[in-house]
Amino acid sequence: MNPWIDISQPLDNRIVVWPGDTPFSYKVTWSKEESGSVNVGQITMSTHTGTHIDAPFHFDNDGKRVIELDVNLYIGRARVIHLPKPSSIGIKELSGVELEGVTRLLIRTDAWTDRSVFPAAIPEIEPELAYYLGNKGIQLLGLDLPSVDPIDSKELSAHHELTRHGIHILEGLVLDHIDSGDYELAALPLSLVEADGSPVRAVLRRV
Ligand SMILES: Nc1ccccc1C(=O)C[C@H](N)C(=O)O
Ligand SMILES: [Zn+2]
Ligand SMILES: [Zn+2]
Repeated sequence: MNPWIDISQPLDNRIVVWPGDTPFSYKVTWSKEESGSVNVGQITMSTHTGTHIDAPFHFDNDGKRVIELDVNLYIGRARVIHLPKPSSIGIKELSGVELEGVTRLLIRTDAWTDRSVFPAAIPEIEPELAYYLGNKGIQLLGLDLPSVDPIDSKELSAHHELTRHGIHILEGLVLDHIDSGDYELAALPLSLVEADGSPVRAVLRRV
């Protein structure tokens, strides 16, 4: 059996977050010396930190919360494709890609080269792609980018269009070391009842 490969960003106090969003922090709030038995920590973070999923409530007040999302979306067969540094990702870029039978698609763009700084600009997902991918049966789209829309977008057209076509969003993957091909994916969100997003531990194993 092939080993599982980690494709998640490490969560430490240096991780970069969306400009203006809550910085990540982990600290021991009750040390072994104080408690007499254990170290107990506390995490403060935005739900959109590092490798994470978006729930529709993130961009739609009436949209689903994390706990309402089907866990089956986030575990199972996935295809990884490599589209090196595209200026945008649309139907044209995916026209040569075989998607027969694929429900989870991960796109490696290599466009966020230095993860120690938040990118000023990223390739955008053209909203028309949502119809195309939805039609092919894609239910989960993952990217090695912090968003599926341009950083300065207020409309979040790709987020809305993907959701409208039944495609769920996985952002902030680390795919630098992953070849194109077919894998098993596990990237489960936490069972957050009210949340608009959730960090995930994303892993792949070659099939
Ligand atoms: N954290 C934020 C704070 C302010 C404005 C946007 C964001 C986002 O996270 C948007 C991004 N498209 C996302 O879904 O992860
Ligand atoms: Zn997000
Ligand atoms: Zn997003």
